[in-house]
Amino acid sequence: MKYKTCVSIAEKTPNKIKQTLKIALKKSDFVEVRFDFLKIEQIPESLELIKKDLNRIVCTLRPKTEGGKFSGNEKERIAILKLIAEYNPFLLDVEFNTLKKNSALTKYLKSTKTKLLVSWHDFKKTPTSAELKKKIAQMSKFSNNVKIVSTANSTDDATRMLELYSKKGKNNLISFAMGDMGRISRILCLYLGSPYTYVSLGKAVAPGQFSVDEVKKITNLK
Ligand SMILES: O=C1C[C@@](O)(C(=O)O)C[C@@H](O)[C@@H]1O
Repeated sequence: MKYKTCVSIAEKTPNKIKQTLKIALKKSDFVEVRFDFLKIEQIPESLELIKKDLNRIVCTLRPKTEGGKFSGNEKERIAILKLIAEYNPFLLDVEFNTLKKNSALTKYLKSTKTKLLVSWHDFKKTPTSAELKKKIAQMSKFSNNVKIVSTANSTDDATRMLELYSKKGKNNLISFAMGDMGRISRILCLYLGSPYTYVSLGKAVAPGQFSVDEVKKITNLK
């Protein structure tokens, strides 16, 4: 069994993205490009620069309300999400809250057959099991690719995120917890069926992220 990784890239210029992407693709199965770290006007150029690799790229344009850096307004963000969709990436990460609010976007992404990763994050805590299960049921109405990420304040929080794999049904579920207490779940999720785990090239993009080298060392243990 090969356990897969996805390196998160959060660069501030199109050329830096291209350079870092080259290194990341050599080390990792997939790469997540965080377009929200760029200025809006740099995004079209970045897409052109990396288009041949988009079949291994998860594209993310996270708004500030979900812990991201996107500086434009929501109308601009939706327009850029649609532009990214035109490139038909491996996955387009769109927040559950965005899809819920914006049925026109949801319809559009369905009509273009965009491969969606519906995501939800809690940067403070881990909800109860009942709340998490309800959330997944609602999220899976938008896509089979479901990512639910919480913040662990205890080992039990991390365990609750991992328990979700036993009821994942036909979903491709990515469920783990951020933070120091959640680190173990970033590894264990792979053994429970997560299609990949998010890693860095050395500098963590989110609390508790391991580097790609650290994760490879662990998953190569026999
Ligand atoms: O949703 C996630 C997971 C993540 O927050 C992490 O904790 O590794 C990193 C983000 O870039 C990505 O979009």
